[in-house]
Amino acid sequence: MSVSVLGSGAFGTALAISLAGNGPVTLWARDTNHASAMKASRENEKRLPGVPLPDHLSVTTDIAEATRNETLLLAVPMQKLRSLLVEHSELLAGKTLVACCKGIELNTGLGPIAVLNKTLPSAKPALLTGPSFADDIARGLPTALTLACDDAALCKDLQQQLTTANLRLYRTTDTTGAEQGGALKNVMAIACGAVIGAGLGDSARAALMTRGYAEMQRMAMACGARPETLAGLSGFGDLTLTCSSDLSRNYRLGLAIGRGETFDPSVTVEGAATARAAAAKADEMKIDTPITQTVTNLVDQRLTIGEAVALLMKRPLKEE
Ligand SMILES: NC(=O)C1=CN([C@@H]2O[C@H](COP(=O)(O)OP(=O)(O)OC[C@H]3O[C@@H](n4cnc5c(N)ncnc54)[C@H](O)[C@@H]3O)[C@@H](O)[C@H]2O)C=CC1
Ligand SMILES: O=C(CO)COP(=O)(O)O
Repeated sequence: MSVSVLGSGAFGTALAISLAGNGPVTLWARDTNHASAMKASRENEKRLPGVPLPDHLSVTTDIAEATRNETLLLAVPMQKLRSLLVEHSELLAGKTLVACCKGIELNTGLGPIAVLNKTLPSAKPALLTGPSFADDIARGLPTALTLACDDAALCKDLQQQLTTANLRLYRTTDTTGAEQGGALKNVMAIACGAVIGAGLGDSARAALMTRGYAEMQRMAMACGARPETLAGLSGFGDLTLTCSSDLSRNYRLGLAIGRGETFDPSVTVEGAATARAAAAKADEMKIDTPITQTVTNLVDQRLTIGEAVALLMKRPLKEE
C-alpha cells in the first residue's frame, strides 16, 4: 500500500527516501517554489542537502493527490500539527495518520495523539518516534524507531508497512509513553547542551541526563505511561542520542545558551516550546520537574546558565 509524507522538512524527506525503498512514496510540500526546486534538482537542498531523491519518491504540492493514499505520515513541527490538520481536515478524515513530530502543544499541553484525536476523531492515529537523525536515515544508516498506536492490530500492520531496509520499527500500544519520551528528551537536550556550552563538563551532563530521565519518567507515568516505554527507544534511546550529539538542534540551542551566543530562530527546535508546555502542565499536576522549569527559564532568558546551575545545586537534598 502506498504511503504519503506530508511535510518536506528534514525528517519528512528522510522518511520518504527510506520508504521509497519499499515502493512508491509521495512527498507533499506546501511551498510551490520548494517543490519545484526539489523536482528540478532531485534533492532537498534546503532541508537535507547532499542526498538524492530516489526514483520511487514523487514530490507534489497537490494535497488532494498526496492524501489519496491511506497511510499518511505527518512530518511537521508539533506546534504546527493542529493547523495542518484543520486546514486539510476533509481530505485527512478517516485516514491512518502517523504523527512524526515530537513535542507537547504549547496552548493545550496535549501530545500529538491527543491533538489528532481531538481534531480528527474519524482518523486512525499513530506515532513514529525514537532516536533518529534525518541525515542518518536519508543516508541509509541503520536506525531503530518506536511505532505507537492504541490499536494493536493496526500497529502490527503499520510496522510491516513502514519498516524499511534501514528503519527497524518496534511497536507499542503505549502512545502516552512514546510521545512523552520524544517530547521531553528535547528539553533535557537543551539543558545538556547548555552545561557543555558553558564548559561545566561531562559529569554535569551525565547528572542532567540521569536526573532528566527521572523527570521524564515521573511526568510520563503521571500521564499514564508505562515505565518500560520510557526505558525504550522513544525515551532512553532518544535521550542519549539527542543529549550527546551536535547533530541535534535542541542540543545546539543549549550550546548557544551556555556560550551566551544567539541562535537562528528559523531552525526548528521543539524543546523550547515543549519546555514551556511541560512546565505549565507539571505545575497544574503538582509534579516536581526542576530541570524542565530551569530550561524554561533559560530559553526565556530569566536565568543565566550560572544562576540556573547554582539553583539546581542548592536544591534540598533528597533520596535518589
Ligand atoms: N530533523 C531530524 O533529525 C528529526 C526530526 N524529528 C521531528 O520531525 C518533526 C519535523 O521536524 P523537521 O522535519 O526536522 O523540521 P524542518 O524544520 O526540517 O521542517 C519542518 C517542515 O514543516 C513544514 N511546515 C511547517 N508548518 C507547516 C504547515 N502548517 N503545513 C505544512 N507544512 C508545514 C515546513 O515547511 C518544513 O518543510 C519535528 O517534530 C522533529 O522533532 C524527529 C526525528 C528526527
Ligand atoms: O529528534 C531528533 C533525534 O531523535 C532530532 O533532534 P533535534 O530535533 O534536536 O535535531
